[in-house]
Amino acid sequence: MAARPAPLVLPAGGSLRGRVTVPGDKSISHRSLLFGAIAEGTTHIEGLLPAEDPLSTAACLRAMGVAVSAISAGQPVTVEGVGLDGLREPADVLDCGNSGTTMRLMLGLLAGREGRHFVLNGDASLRSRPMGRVGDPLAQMGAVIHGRQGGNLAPLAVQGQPLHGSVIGTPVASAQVKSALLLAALTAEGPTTVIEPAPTRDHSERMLRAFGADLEVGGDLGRFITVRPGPALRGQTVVVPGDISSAAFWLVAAAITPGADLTVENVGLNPSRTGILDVLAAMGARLSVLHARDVAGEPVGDLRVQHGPLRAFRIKEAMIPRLVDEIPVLAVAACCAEGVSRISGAAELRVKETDRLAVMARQLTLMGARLEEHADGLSIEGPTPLHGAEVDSETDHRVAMSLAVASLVARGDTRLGRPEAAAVSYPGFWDDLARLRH
Ligand SMILES: O=C(O)C1=C[C@@H](OP(=O)(O)O)[C@@H](O)[C@H](O)C1
Ligand SMILES: C=C(OP(=O)(O)O)C(=O)O
Repeated sequence: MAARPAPLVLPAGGSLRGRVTVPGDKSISHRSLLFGAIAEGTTHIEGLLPAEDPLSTAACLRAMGVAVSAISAGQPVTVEGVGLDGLREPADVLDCGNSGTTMRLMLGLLAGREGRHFVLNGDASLRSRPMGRVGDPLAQMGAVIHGRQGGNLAPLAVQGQPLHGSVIGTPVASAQVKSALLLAALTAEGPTTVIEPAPTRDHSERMLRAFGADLEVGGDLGRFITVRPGPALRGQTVVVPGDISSAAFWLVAAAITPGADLTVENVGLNPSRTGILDVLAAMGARLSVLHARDVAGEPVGDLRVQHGPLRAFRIKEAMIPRLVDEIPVLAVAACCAEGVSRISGAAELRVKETDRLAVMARQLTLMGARLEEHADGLSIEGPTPLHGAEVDSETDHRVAMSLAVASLVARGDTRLGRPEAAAVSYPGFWDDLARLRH
């Protein structure tokens, strides 16, 4: 058996200063590739995230005959659309890697491709994540999807079928489930209405509209979305803003590290994603939004954060969709805040790349954190001095980067196993960390 690579040593001490531009938003990157693929004409994407997850989406699309240009940092990407029904049956399994968004949105995209057969697979983490939340509502539209555990676990086989429109209440507040249904609805017979139990990120709705889909958003906080099939999508120019979920590591790092002063540039500030800013404000963090502007249908701004005293926070279920991926790094922030921070209604974190409640509890405890794990959240006591330890990402990108943030305030060096997981969403993270440390 190959020896595991040596852990990354994260030295204690120092502070953070300067400016950083985080890579493109992962959610918007996936969607720009997918919608570009089924549009007519060419889609030009600026700022696409050149990380493992969007690369998985691009590879799946190429395997179905879509020409996607090479993806590398700083280079615009073009997608030659094949039209709403132009995807070819792939000759091999579609590999979704570590990406839940890829697999769930692909299910919606492929379920209605009549007469074509698709098999979707992924890595060990993805093969353990629930897919029935997409497959069950799609079955209501006529989809046929088979897999382990009654179609809940990949590998999944999709036998393309004619789909019919339906009114569907999604079983969980999930933008991935919603987006899969909207994709399926584009080629279904008759209109489809998707009703969410709580509002989730709305990048699909914004982008589908821009591509020319017939889409109506209504109800309290935009929770009802109706798609009428018919109009062809038209290739667009998409400008992808920086990912607030990647910016979150710098925001927390600067808020907790003595002497820190960081500006994160060009961050997407879609209100369905900015829960982390509300929590940092409630903690009393020194945070300001600069140059707020609109870029290609999404709000964008620069964020400046300086170190200062922090208070404990409370996060309840209703807030979770607006900061679902930021909970691991907020758990680190809680260790540095005065009082007991409580996170509840967050059971969704148990079905991410890892069980993020259990993994963060386990790893932060190794660094001296005082916390309790609950079925649906965490209670974390602060301020608690953290100390360096031998920790592990457990293969989860957000855990890797959150532990790196914790190492900044730890006494003594931290040794992090499997740091390479960061490349799933933020390939330049370790270089940016080295550059910003002083
Ligand atoms: O739609 C998306 O792009 C995403 C939605 C969220 O997942 P859920 O839909 O499972 O909440 C989020 O955690 C994930 O990182 C990306
Ligand atoms: C949960 C995440 O992504 P996905 O579901 O696409 O794997 C994430 O990026 O934190």
